[in-house]
Amino acid sequence: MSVITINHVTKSFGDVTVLKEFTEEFQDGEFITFLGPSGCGKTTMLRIIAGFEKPTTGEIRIDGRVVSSKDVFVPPEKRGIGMVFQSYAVWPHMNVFDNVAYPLKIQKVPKAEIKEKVEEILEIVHLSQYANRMPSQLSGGQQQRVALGRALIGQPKLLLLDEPLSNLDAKLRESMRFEIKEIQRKLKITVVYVTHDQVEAMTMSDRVFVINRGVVQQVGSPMEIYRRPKNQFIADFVGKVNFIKGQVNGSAVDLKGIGQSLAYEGPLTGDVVVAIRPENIKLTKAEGHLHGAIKSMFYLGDVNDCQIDINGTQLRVIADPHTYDVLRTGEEIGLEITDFLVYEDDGRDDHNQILT
Ligand SMILES: Nc1ncnc2c1ncn2[C@@H]1O[C@H](COP(=O)(O)OP(=O)(O)OP(=O)(O)O)[C@@H](O)[C@H]1O
Repeated sequence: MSVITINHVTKSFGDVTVLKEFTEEFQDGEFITFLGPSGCGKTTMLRIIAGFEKPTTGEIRIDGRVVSSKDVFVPPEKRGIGMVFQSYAVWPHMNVFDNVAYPLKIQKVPKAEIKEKVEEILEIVHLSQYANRMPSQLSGGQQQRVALGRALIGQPKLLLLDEPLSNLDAKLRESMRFEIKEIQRKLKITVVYVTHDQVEAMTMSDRVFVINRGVVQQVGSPMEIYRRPKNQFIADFVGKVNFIKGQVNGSAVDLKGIGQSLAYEGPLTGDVVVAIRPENIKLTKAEGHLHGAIKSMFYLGDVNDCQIDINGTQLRVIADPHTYDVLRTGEEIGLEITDFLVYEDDGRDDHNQILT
């Protein structure tokens, strides 16, 4: 079992605080993802859990044992963790078998036992037939599986993964996502995964921690994060979204510049921002709906990705791919908004630009 307890962890480099008051407990066997833009502090948090970095203040426990605090510091190799980084970090002069066996060799585990364990792990990471290959004879995905095998060989209770798929091409990334998830289920280990890729976070995680500027913005299941993002930053960072300025009038919110009101029962009043996911706008030829002109359409195979112009306001709409066959650019089309969220207007128009 492996329960990770993080108590009030703050990390500063000089005057710059890159993590603020991180407090959380990860349960045994959970798949946790830290998701956020470059520089938000997610790698720093992972390195603190691993023991490559000391927190400025706060405490880390693994299975109840303090591994990092004001007075205690347990080095990474004594924390029972496996770790995989973005760069494959496999030894180029060792074949696959020796790369995976390396941690056991330095622990002086008997040869027969090493052989048995390595064979077992190679089976799990689907590399059994590559045991004698050198890393230069492997694809990027295979090399990353060697790194994964080496991280798993010591039977860690906790696996830490820092953007392990970002050097792989799109197709390989997709299949590796399933493989990592499968391995985690099979071995029942706790995983903490760092990524800036929302699809990775959505497909693998039990809980996603959305981090921005060193602060956890929201914690939830992928579905909660996607459907009920707590603020505009999250709505924008996780998935695609149209933001439209609005004003609450009684039990409706008026979309400014668009001439449409939506029924609204929420707590906000006055100026607001309405967030609408592109898949929550339906294109319709029926009468009585909001109208706009099709500015552009992109046929992407599984969807028709459209821009609709309504009196100078552009809305992105993700429509059924078959609509591409029957609609024409420039044509007038009806729009039906099926779901939306309302946020306080914080006066910012650059939510997808927030970096550090
Ligand atoms: N050793 C260090 N000394 C000074 N500043 C650092 C150090 N390590 C990280 N930082 C700073 O801390 C902030 C958070 O870095 P961190 O690597 O945790 O971000 P990240 O979210 O993982 O980003 P990325 O995805 O780009 O790796 C950044 O502004 C970074 O420049």
